Amino acid sequence: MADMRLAVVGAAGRMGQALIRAIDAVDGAALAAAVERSGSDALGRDAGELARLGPVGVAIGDDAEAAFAAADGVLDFTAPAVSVEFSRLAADAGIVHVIGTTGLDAAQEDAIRANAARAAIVKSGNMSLGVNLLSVLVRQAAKALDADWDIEVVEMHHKHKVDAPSGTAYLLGEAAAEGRGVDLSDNSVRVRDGQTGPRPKGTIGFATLRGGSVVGEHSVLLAGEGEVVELTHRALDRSIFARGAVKAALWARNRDPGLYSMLDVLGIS
Ligand SMILES: NC(=O)C1=CN([C@@H]2O[C@H](COP(=O)(O)OP(=O)(O)OC[C@H]3O[C@@H](n4cnc5c(N)ncnc54)[C@H](OP(=O)(O)O)[C@@H]3O)[C@@H](O)[C@H]2O)C=CC1
Ligand SMILES: O=C(O)C1=N[C@H](C(=O)O)C[C@H](O)C1
Repeated sequence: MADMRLAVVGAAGRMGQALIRAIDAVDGAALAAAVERSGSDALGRDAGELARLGPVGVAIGDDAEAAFAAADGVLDFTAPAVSVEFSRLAADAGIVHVIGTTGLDAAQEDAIRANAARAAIVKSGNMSLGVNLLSVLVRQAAKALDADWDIEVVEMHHKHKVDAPSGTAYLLGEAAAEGRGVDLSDNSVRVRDGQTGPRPKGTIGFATLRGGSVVGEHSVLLAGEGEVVELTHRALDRSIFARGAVKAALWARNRDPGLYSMLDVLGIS
């Protein structure tokens, strides 16, 4: 089979550059186009040079429709409203859309779900193997322990991150809620400040740290009487997310339309 032609949107971003390097390193994938927003300083630059690979002969442009017409799939780590618009364009073009963008609100999630009726979309708050394995372990631990065990999700990211809690923190919170058989939205505490009162039993708490260049660290703490179980993942390099995204695109090629997760891609449950 011919290489899968992939377009990278947000090509000049932290993840965009990691995606360009990952496509170069993976057999069966080829960079077809690289897209940035209109007005970006990166327009016209060679995508490989920007990603510190050396020239690859693909110039960064701002015409997403033309890029999608020349691609079999798009890798998208940009911003919530941008990913919603790209999911419409990718569905119009009938190509695979891999979405790593986090921080979407409920209406934006619904819009993407609607577009998944027309094309295969793989979406996850974290594309790494390690975090997806962690989510399975968290679900198991939450299932095994009763609501006397308090569950807290703690995350730390670099100072440039614009959304909180992280997409991964939600993914892990959802896994804990599923294991416990409750709905996360009715049972989460996302912020604490001032006279909070005692911790409400059965809730899943979130705590956010931001600083420096931390790629991404997540811990789920299950705190019982006299003991704490702690499950942790540390991302040491963005290549783990980029490799996962390329793997997701290759997996989704020729799949029926639908909204898929990284657990589907990795075949772990
Ligand atoms: N699911 C996962 O595994 C992971 C998810 N993420 C998520 O990915 C997203 C991006 O993260 P990161 O790479 O660090 O962020 P960056 O800000 O470094 O990159 C985002 C890029 O998208 C560009 N962009 C903005 N608007 C458009 C547009 N209309 N068309 C094309 N490009 C556009 C930005 O350009 P400009 O700066 O000029 O606005 C920027 O270059 C975040 O939501 C983050 O949480 C990150 C890592 C892993
Ligand atoms: O913004 C980031 O950098 C990351 N975002 C994702 C998230 O919100 O969980 C994944 C990863 O932790 C890095």
